[in-house]
Amino acid sequence: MTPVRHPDAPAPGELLGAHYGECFGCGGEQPHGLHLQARAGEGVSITAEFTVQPAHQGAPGLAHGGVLATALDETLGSLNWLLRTIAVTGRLETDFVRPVPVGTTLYLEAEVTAVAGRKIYSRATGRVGGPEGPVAVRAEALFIEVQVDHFVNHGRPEEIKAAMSDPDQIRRARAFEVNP
Ligand SMILES: CCCCCCCCCCCC(=O)SCCNC(=O)CCNC(=O)[C@H](O)C(C)(C)COP(=O)(O)OP(=O)(O)OC[C@H]1O[C@@H](n2cnc3c(N)ncnc32)[C@H](O)[C@@H]1OP(=O)(O)O
Repeated sequence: MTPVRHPDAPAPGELLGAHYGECFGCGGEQPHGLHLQARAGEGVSITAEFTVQPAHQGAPGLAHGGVLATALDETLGSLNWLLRTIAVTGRLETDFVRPVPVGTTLYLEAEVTAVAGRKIYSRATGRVGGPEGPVAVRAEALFIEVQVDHFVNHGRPEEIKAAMSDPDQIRRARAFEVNP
Protein backbone atom coordinates (compact mmCIF):
# COMPACT_ATOMS: atom_id res chain seq x y z
CA MET A 1 0.00 0.00 0.00
CA THR A 2 1.21 3.53 -0.73
CA PRO A 3 2.30 5.24 2.51
CA VAL A 4 0.07 8.03 3.78
CA ARG A 5 1.36 11.05 5.66
CA HIS A 6 -0.67 11.49 8.86
CA PRO A 7 -2.80 14.68 8.79
CA ASP A 8 -1.25 15.75 12.12
CA ALA A 9 2.34 15.04 11.01
CA PRO A 10 4.84 17.83 11.67
CA ALA A 11 5.01 20.35 8.80
CA PRO A 12 7.77 20.02 6.17
CA GLY A 13 10.93 21.67 7.51
CA GLU A 14 9.92 21.29 11.16
CA LEU A 15 12.71 20.10 13.48
CA LEU A 16 11.52 16.91 15.18
CA GLY A 17 13.56 16.92 18.37
CA ALA A 18 14.61 13.81 20.29
CA HIS A 19 12.03 11.08 20.90
CA TYR A 20 13.97 10.24 24.09
CA GLY A 21 16.76 12.25 25.74
CA GLU A 22 18.89 9.16 26.39
CA CYS A 23 18.60 7.83 22.84
CA PHE A 24 22.06 7.10 21.41
CA GLY A 25 20.89 8.34 18.00
CA CYS A 26 19.03 11.56 18.76
CA GLY A 27 19.11 12.22 22.53
CA GLY A 28 20.71 15.37 23.89
CA GLU A 29 21.71 13.65 27.14
CA GLN A 30 24.14 11.13 25.62
CA PRO A 31 27.62 12.71 25.62
CA HIS A 32 28.95 10.37 22.90
CA GLY A 33 25.65 9.92 21.07
CA LEU A 34 25.06 10.99 17.47
CA HIS A 35 22.88 13.99 18.38
CA LEU A 36 21.23 13.47 15.04
CA GLN A 37 18.83 16.25 14.10
CA ALA A 38 15.91 15.26 11.92
CA ARG A 39 13.39 17.41 10.09
CA ALA A 40 10.08 16.48 8.52
CA GLY A 41 10.21 16.40 4.72
CA GLU A 42 7.50 16.35 2.06
CA GLY A 43 5.25 13.29 1.82
CA VAL A 44 6.48 10.55 4.11
CA SER A 45 10.12 11.59 4.15
CA ILE A 46 12.74 12.89 6.58
CA THR A 47 16.02 14.73 6.29
CA ALA A 48 18.66 14.60 9.03
CA GLU A 49 22.21 15.62 9.77
CA PHE A 50 24.88 14.08 11.92
CA THR A 51 28.54 15.14 12.31
CA VAL A 52 31.02 12.33 12.97
CA GLN A 53 32.87 12.89 16.28
CA PRO A 54 36.17 11.34 17.48
CA ALA A 55 34.11 9.04 19.76
CA HIS A 56 32.53 7.50 16.61
CA GLN A 57 35.75 6.13 15.06
CA GLY A 58 36.34 2.56 13.91
CA ALA A 59 39.54 2.79 11.84
CA PRO A 60 41.74 5.77 12.77
CA GLY A 61 40.07 8.96 11.59
CA LEU A 62 37.10 7.18 10.05
CA ALA A 63 33.55 6.61 11.24
CA HIS A 64 32.71 3.14 12.55
CA GLY A 65 30.33 1.32 10.21
CA GLY A 66 28.01 0.46 13.08
CA VAL A 67 27.72 4.14 13.97
CA LEU A 68 26.83 4.95 10.36
CA ALA A 69 24.23 2.16 10.47
CA THR A 70 22.89 3.79 13.64
CA ALA A 71 22.57 7.12 11.83
CA LEU A 72 20.59 5.40 9.07
CA ASP A 73 18.48 3.47 11.60
CA GLU A 74 17.69 6.62 13.57
CA THR A 75 16.75 8.58 10.44
CA LEU A 76 14.53 5.71 9.25
CA GLY A 77 13.02 5.49 12.76
CA SER A 78 12.16 9.20 12.60
CA LEU A 79 9.69 8.36 9.80
CA ASN A 80 7.45 7.21 12.68
CA TRP A 81 6.68 10.86 13.34
CA LEU A 82 5.12 11.28 9.90
CA LEU A 83 3.01 8.12 10.09
CA ARG A 84 2.23 8.72 13.78
CA THR A 85 2.90 5.08 14.52
CA ILE A 86 5.36 3.43 16.89
CA ALA A 87 7.58 1.02 15.00
CA VAL A 88 10.89 -0.72 15.67
CA THR A 89 13.53 -1.94 13.25
CA GLY A 90 12.98 -5.55 12.18
CA ARG A 91 15.51 -5.58 9.35
CA LEU A 92 18.20 -3.12 8.26
CA GLU A 93 20.33 -3.76 5.18
CA THR A 94 23.23 -1.34 4.80
CA ASP A 95 25.62 -0.49 1.94
CA PHE A 96 28.82 1.34 2.82
CA VAL A 97 29.83 3.08 -0.38
CA ARG A 98 32.69 5.37 0.72
CA PRO A 99 34.58 5.99 3.98
CA VAL A 100 33.37 8.85 6.17
CA PRO A 101 36.13 10.79 8.01
CA VAL A 102 35.78 12.25 11.50
CA GLY A 103 34.46 15.82 11.27
CA THR A 104 32.30 15.01 8.23
CA THR A 105 28.63 15.94 8.30
CA LEU A 106 26.44 13.19 6.92
CA TYR A 107 23.33 14.49 5.13
CA LEU A 108 20.65 11.84 5.47
CA GLU A 109 17.35 11.39 3.69
CA ALA A 110 14.76 8.67 4.33
CA GLU A 111 11.36 7.80 2.94
CA VAL A 112 8.68 5.20 3.46
CA THR A 113 8.22 3.21 0.28
CA ALA A 114 5.28 0.98 1.29
CA VAL A 115 3.11 -0.06 4.22
CA ALA A 116 1.53 -3.52 4.55
CA GLY A 117 -0.36 -4.06 7.79
CA ARG A 118 2.20 -3.64 10.59
CA LYS A 119 5.11 -3.72 8.12
CA ILE A 120 6.67 -0.43 7.08
CA TYR A 121 9.20 -0.56 4.23
CA SER A 122 11.66 2.30 3.92
CA ARG A 123 14.99 3.37 2.48
CA ALA A 124 17.62 5.96 3.30
CA THR A 125 20.81 7.51 1.96
CA GLY A 126 23.62 9.44 3.64
CA ARG A 127 25.61 11.91 1.53
CA VAL A 128 28.82 13.78 2.20
CA GLY A 129 29.94 17.27 1.16
CA GLY A 130 26.35 18.59 1.17
CA PRO A 131 22.77 17.40 0.70
CA GLU A 132 23.47 16.86 -3.03
CA GLY A 133 26.94 15.35 -2.49
CA PRO A 134 28.01 11.79 -3.27
CA VAL A 135 26.30 8.91 -1.45
CA ALA A 136 28.46 7.41 1.31
CA VAL A 137 25.93 5.01 2.86
CA ARG A 138 22.49 3.71 2.05
CA ALA A 139 20.00 1.34 3.64
CA GLU A 140 16.76 -0.48 3.11
CA ALA A 141 14.70 -1.32 6.15
CA LEU A 142 11.63 -3.06 7.43
CA PHE A 143 10.10 -1.54 10.56
CA ILE A 144 7.34 -3.33 12.45
CA GLU A 145 4.58 -1.41 14.20
CA VAL A 146 4.33 -2.11 17.95
CA GLN A 147 2.29 -0.85 20.89
CA VAL A 148 3.77 1.26 23.72
CA ASP A 149 3.64 -1.99 25.77
CA HIS A 150 6.62 -3.22 23.72
CA PHE A 151 8.88 -0.81 25.65
CA VAL A 152 7.13 -1.27 29.00
CA ASN A 153 7.37 -5.07 28.75
CA HIS A 154 10.93 -5.31 27.41
CA GLY A 155 12.72 -2.20 28.76
CA ARG A 156 14.55 -1.90 32.07
CA PRO A 157 12.25 -0.80 34.89
CA GLU A 158 14.58 2.08 35.97
CA GLU A 159 14.50 3.79 32.56
CA ILE A 160 10.79 3.06 32.00
CA LYS A 161 9.95 4.60 35.38
CA ALA A 162 12.14 7.65 34.70
CA ALA A 163 10.61 8.14 31.24
CA MET A 164 7.07 7.80 32.62
CA SER A 165 7.72 10.48 35.23
CA ASP A 166 9.02 12.89 32.58
CA PRO A 167 6.07 14.97 31.31
CA ASP A 168 7.86 15.66 28.00
CA GLN A 169 8.33 11.95 27.40
CA ILE A 170 4.67 11.22 28.13
CA ARG A 171 3.66 13.98 25.72
CA ARG A 172 5.81 12.44 22.96
CA ALA A 173 4.51 8.91 23.60
CA ARG A 174 0.91 10.21 23.45
CA ALA A 175 1.64 11.91 20.12
CA PHE A 176 2.61 8.51 18.70
CA GLU A 177 -0.26 6.67 20.36
CA VAL A 178 -3.01 8.70 18.65
CA ASN A 179 -3.50 6.64 15.54
CA PRO A 180 -6.05 7.36 12.81
C1 LIG B 1 7.29 6.05 22.96
C2 LIG B 1 7.90 6.40 21.66
C3 LIG B 1 9.11 5.57 21.39
C4 LIG B 1 9.56 5.54 19.95
C5 LIG B 1 10.69 4.61 19.85
C6 LIG B 1 11.30 4.60 18.51
C7 LIG B 1 12.68 4.00 18.61
C8 LIG B 1 13.44 4.25 17.35
C9 LIG B 1 14.89 3.83 17.51
C10 LIG B 1 15.48 3.54 16.16
C11 LIG B 1 14.94 2.25 15.67
C12 LIG B 1 15.51 1.07 16.44
O1 LIG B 1 16.69 0.87 16.52
S1 LIG B 1 14.41 0.01 17.22
C13 LIG B 1 15.47 -1.15 18.14
C14 LIG B 1 15.94 -2.32 17.33
N1 LIG B 1 14.84 -3.25 17.06
C15 LIG B 1 14.36 -4.09 17.99
O2 LIG B 1 14.80 -4.11 19.13
C16 LIG B 1 13.27 -5.01 17.55
C17 LIG B 1 13.44 -6.40 18.12
N2 LIG B 1 12.46 -7.31 17.50
C18 LIG B 1 11.23 -7.46 18.03
O3 LIG B 1 10.93 -6.93 19.13
C19 LIG B 1 10.26 -8.30 17.24
O4 LIG B 1 10.95 -9.21 16.42
C20 LIG B 1 9.31 -7.41 16.36
C21 LIG B 1 8.49 -6.46 17.26
C22 LIG B 1 10.11 -6.57 15.33
C23 LIG B 1 8.38 -8.33 15.57
O5 LIG B 1 7.80 -9.24 16.47
P1 LIG B 1 6.21 -9.49 16.49
O6 LIG B 1 5.51 -8.27 16.97
O7 LIG B 1 5.99 -10.79 17.22
O8 LIG B 1 5.81 -9.62 14.97
P2 LIG B 1 6.01 -10.84 13.95
O9 LIG B 1 4.70 -11.54 13.88
O10 LIG B 1 7.25 -11.61 14.24
O11 LIG B 1 6.27 -10.02 12.60
C24 LIG B 1 5.27 -9.23 12.00
C25 LIG B 1 5.49 -9.29 10.49
O12 LIG B 1 6.80 -8.73 10.19
C26 LIG B 1 7.62 -9.75 9.58
N3 LIG B 1 8.99 -9.61 10.12
C27 LIG B 1 9.34 -9.40 11.40
N4 LIG B 1 10.68 -9.32 11.50
C28 LIG B 1 11.19 -9.47 10.26
C29 LIG B 1 12.52 -9.47 9.71
N5 LIG B 1 13.60 -9.30 10.46
N6 LIG B 1 12.67 -9.64 8.38
C30 LIG B 1 11.57 -9.83 7.58
N7 LIG B 1 10.29 -9.82 8.06
C31 LIG B 1 10.10 -9.66 9.36
C32 LIG B 1 6.99 -11.08 9.96
O13 LIG B 1 7.31 -12.06 8.99
C33 LIG B 1 5.50 -10.73 9.94
O14 LIG B 1 5.07 -10.63 8.60
P3 LIG B 1 3.60 -11.13 8.15
O15 LIG B 1 3.49 -12.56 8.58
O16 LIG B 1 2.65 -10.22 8.88
O17 LIG B 1 3.59 -10.92 6.67
